[in-house]
Amino acid sequence: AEEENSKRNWSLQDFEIGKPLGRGKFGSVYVAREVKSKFVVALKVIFKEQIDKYRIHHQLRREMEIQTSLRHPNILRLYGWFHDTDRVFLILEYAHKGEVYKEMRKKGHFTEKEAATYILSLTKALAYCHEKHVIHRDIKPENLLLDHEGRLKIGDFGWSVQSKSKRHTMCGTLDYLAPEMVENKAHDYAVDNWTLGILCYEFLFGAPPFEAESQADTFKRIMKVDLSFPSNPSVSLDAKSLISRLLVKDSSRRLSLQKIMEHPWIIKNADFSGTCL
Ligand SMILES: COCCOc1ccc2cc1OCC(=O)N(C)CCCNCc1c[nH]c3ncnc(c13)N2
Repeated sequence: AEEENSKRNWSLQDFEIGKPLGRGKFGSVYVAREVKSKFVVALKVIFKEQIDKYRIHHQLRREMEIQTSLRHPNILRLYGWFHDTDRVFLILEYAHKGEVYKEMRKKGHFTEKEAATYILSLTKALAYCHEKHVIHRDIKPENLLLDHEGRLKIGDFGWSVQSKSKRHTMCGTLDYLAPEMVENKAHDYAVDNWTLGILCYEFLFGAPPFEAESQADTFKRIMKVDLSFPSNPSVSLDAKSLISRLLVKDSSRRLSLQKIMEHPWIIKNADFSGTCL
C-alpha cells in the first residue's frame, strides 16, 4: 500500500484541511485528512513566490529528497508532495503533541527522565543520519515535535546536507551553533554533538547555556565555552558531566553519539521506549 501511495500524484482535492498548526518562515502547516483512507497528516504549504524570493529551490529540493529517504522513528516522515499554480504542498507525518519547546515553556524545564529520553531519541536519530552522511546542523527546540505517544520527532531539515567532506555555509540561530560554525570554519558531523549538549542543558534548565542580551555576547560566550550551571533547578552531576563532555571547543574531543547512548545519566534516566509517559 505504502509504495503506491508514495508514487501517487496527490492533489489538494485528496485532502480535507483542518486547523492550522503554526506558521514557519516559508509556509504554514495544517492538520489534514486524506479523504479515501481517513489517514491524518500534516500539510505544509509553501508559496512558490516565497521560494523564488528567497531562492531556496535547490535547498528545498535537497531537504525534501533527504527527508523522503530517511526512515527512523524519531524523524518526521515526509510521505510525498504535490503543487498547484502558486503553492508547493508537503505531505508529512502528523505530530499530535506539537512542538517540544512549547511543552518546555509550559513546564519551565523538563525532568531528568524526560530530558534524558529526548536526548537519547535525538542521539539515535542523529546516529542514523550520520551513517547516511546527513548532518542536520539546525536542531533547535522549535524543530522538535512530539507524536501522540510523546515520542520525539525531528521535524524539519532546515539546513541538512548530504556530506562526506567538511561544510562551510553559515546557518541557524547562534544559540545552538558550535564554535567552528560561529567562526564560519570548516565543520563536520560533530556540530550535531555540540547541539545535543546545548539542548540537554536547555531541557534541564529551561534556557540555552550561552544565552545573552546580544548576538555579539552570545558569540563571545560560545567561543569561550563560557559554561556555568545554575544551582536551581538542582541537576544531577551525571547530567552536568554529559553536558560538559559535549560542549567542548575541539570538535574531535566531543563525546561520540555511541558514547552518549552508553553514558550513565542516559542509562539511569532515559525511557528506552522513547515515550517516557
Ligand atoms: C521545508 O519544510 C520542511 C518541513 O518543515 C516542517 C515540517 C513539519 C512542521 C514544521 C516544519 O517546518 C517548520 C514550520 O513550518 N514551523 C515552525 C511552523 C509550524 C510548526 N509545526 C507545528 C506542528 C505541530 N504538529 C506537527 N506535526 C507535523 N509537522 C509539524 C507540526 N510541523
